[in-house]
Amino acid sequence: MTAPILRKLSQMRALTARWRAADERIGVVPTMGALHPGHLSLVEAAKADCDRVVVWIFVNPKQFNNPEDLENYPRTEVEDAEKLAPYGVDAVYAPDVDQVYPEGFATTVSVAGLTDVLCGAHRPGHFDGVATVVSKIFLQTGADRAYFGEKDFQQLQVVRRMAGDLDIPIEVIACPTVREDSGLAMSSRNLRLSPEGRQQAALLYPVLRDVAAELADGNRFPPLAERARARLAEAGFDEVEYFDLRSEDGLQALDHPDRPARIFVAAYIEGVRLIDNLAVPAV
Ligand SMILES: Nc1ncnc2c1ncn2[C@@H]1O[C@H](COP(=O)(O)OP(=O)(O)OP(=O)(O)O)[C@@H](O)[C@H]1O
Ligand SMILES: CC(C)(CO)[C@@H](O)C(=O)[O-]
Ligand code: BAL
Repeated sequence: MTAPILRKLSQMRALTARWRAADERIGVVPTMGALHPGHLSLVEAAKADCDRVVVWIFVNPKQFNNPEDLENYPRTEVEDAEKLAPYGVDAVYAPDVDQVYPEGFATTVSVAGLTDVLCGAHRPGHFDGVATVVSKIFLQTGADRAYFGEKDFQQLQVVRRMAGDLDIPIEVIACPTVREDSGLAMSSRNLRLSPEGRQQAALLYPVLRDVAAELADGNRFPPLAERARARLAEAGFDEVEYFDLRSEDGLQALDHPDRPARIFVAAYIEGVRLIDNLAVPAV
């Protein structure tokens, strides 16, 4: 059965109040739509441990630093509702813009430090837009748990910090990255790649894995990163924006994984910006 699509905050609040009165646990899955199996894995995780599940769909204008990216972002609401039907979610909340940003809206939520690096350094204002809208998602839905993908690992850390700092009583749950058979991390932006571009893009994951294996053998990161960048350029990537080794906790730059760490990459192919990351155990 397709879940009702709510457009108004008052509708969302009425449902939350009813569920709270019945002492039900509420889970929210924040998305910008164009749903794929990566998103659906978050829905499954939410269904497994919550009594009620809300899927949030909103292409948040405040987090796009590039107007072209916002304009080209895929919008597929009818298909999204069909994809969600088998999961039996309790509501799809796809608010009208004025329900999120009413006239005169003047507040920005900004997380310092964690947002200075990686995507934060290359997408000015992006994480302010994310932190602002996610604080609204948490407060509007009143959820007990929120589900985020590790594909956007920095976002996950930023959102955790924001919820903790603002005493929002919600548990942020991390879910593993879902990949195509080729290893390519599923992403709504993959829809903008040609079949050849998609094939080329699939190199990101083996490159991450190879570098992780070399780190496990005790090699230092900087020369490995240089070779990885060259491999990606040769394979047809237009630009490698960053290729970094950073601690999982605090996202500090590392030369070798002396604590739990991740390799992070952002690269452009056919003008589409893709990101990925891979955990590397401490050695
Ligand atoms: N492949 C994936 N595996 C697991 N979670 C994912 C995956 N792709 C996206 N998510 C998660 O889904 C949530 C919504 O993400 P979003 O709507 O931005 O989708 P996206 O595919 O990441 O799109 P984009 O092209 O904007 O990166 C985020 O928590 C994100 O981390
Ligand atoms: C968390 C989010 C839905 C906020 O708009 C977005 O950044 C995303 O889709 O990852
Ligand atoms: N998946 C994170 C949302 C964005 O790229 O804007």
